[in-house]
Amino acid sequence: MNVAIIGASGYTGLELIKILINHPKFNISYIANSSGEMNVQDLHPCLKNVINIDVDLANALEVSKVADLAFLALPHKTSMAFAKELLELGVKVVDLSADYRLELETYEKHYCEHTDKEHINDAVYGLPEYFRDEIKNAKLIANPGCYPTASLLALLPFIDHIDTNAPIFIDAKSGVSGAGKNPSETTHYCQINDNVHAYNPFKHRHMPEIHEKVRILKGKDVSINFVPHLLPLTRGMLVSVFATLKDDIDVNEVLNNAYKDCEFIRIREKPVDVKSVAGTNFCDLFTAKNGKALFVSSAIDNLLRGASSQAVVNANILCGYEEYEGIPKIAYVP
Ligand SMILES: NC(=O)C1=CN([C@@H]2O[C@H](COP(=O)(O)OP(=O)(O)OC[C@H]3O[C@@H](n4cnc5c(N)ncnc54)[C@H](OP(=O)(O)O)[C@@H]3O)[C@@H](O)[C@H]2O)C=CC1
Ligand SMILES: CC(=O)N[C@@H](CCC(=O)OP(=O)(O)O)C(=O)O
Repeated sequence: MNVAIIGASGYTGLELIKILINHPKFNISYIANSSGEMNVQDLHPCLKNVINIDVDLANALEVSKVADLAFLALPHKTSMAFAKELLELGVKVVDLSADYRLELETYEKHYCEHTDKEHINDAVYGLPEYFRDEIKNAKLIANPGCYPTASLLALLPFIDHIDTNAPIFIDAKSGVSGAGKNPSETTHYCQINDNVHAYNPFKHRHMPEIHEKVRILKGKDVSINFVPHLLPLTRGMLVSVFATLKDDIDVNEVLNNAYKDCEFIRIREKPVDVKSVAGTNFCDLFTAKNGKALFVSSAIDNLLRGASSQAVVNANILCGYEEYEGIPKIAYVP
């Protein structure tokens, strides 16, 4: 199947190219950014002698002539303009931005006015472990945020066992590539190197995303207290969930039962780390309890399981291919 990548000059766009080059069923027929008129090897010198394809100025009509499915690795707001046009032209869309992840009211409260309201209800939230059946029949996938991916995979199995009158805390830490390729004051080397800090405590836009998906999947309106941090790492994400259990349960049994048939979840016996998942689509999970205090830890690669490899898994499911086809499993260790 011919596929397009729009936003190919960004960090997640590059990861999409790297995965799709080796994919047995998908063929990259179109790649684009906001300027075009160059070769992909000029855009990403690391791809010299690997792939030779022109980069176009993004144009939905041109995409529809050469591809059946498009990956949008674009900023929020820009994405919905392209998605709307592509869907009207009959092209299936896997969107890596937040534009179709949330219910309209929640989206407009935390982002901006939505300019493609007619397609919001067609979007399926692309967390395969929880929405696999819906993804199979979708034409528009809203790929989850990186923090919500790691947080939901850790939290959801325990929701029915958690005392929801007590606060749930999520302490999340991300590598700097999570902020995309454009540098800013917070991502400047001197600010990041040898340093660690929280940002947007209890105010980050991923907090409502986690809250909404827990409500939709588990029917519970729980209070999520989410605090992200930046780490001096290029890629990687570590999430720690702290909550209070209602009963004295076997926490490992809960986790193992929740994910027993899941190819890309690994339940570990020791606390998880980001290096063991770097370069892969795995989410590694670890849990422990102290009386009624619950700790669940998850590790993902923010650029892969948090974005591009999860997007390709979603495309695999949507196209009827095996979930694991072309998906990286070997971590960058050491
Ligand atoms: N980085 C991460 O870990 C994660 C990112 N995401 C989401 O994925 C999306 C992409 O993120 P990321 O790769 O980090 O972002 P980057 O900032 O690294 O890349 C953005 C890309 O969008 C392109 N672009 C911007 N405006 C336009 C336009 N008008 N027309 C065509 N192309 C345009 C840019 O092209 P140009 O070079 O020409 O400006 C660039 O290729 C975002 O929505 C982000 O929130 C989701 C989960 C994790
Ligand atoms: C480290 C860092 O800055 N991370 C980004 C989130 C990563 C991401 O891109 O998520 P979305 O897809 O929802 O935009 C942030 O905190 O906004």
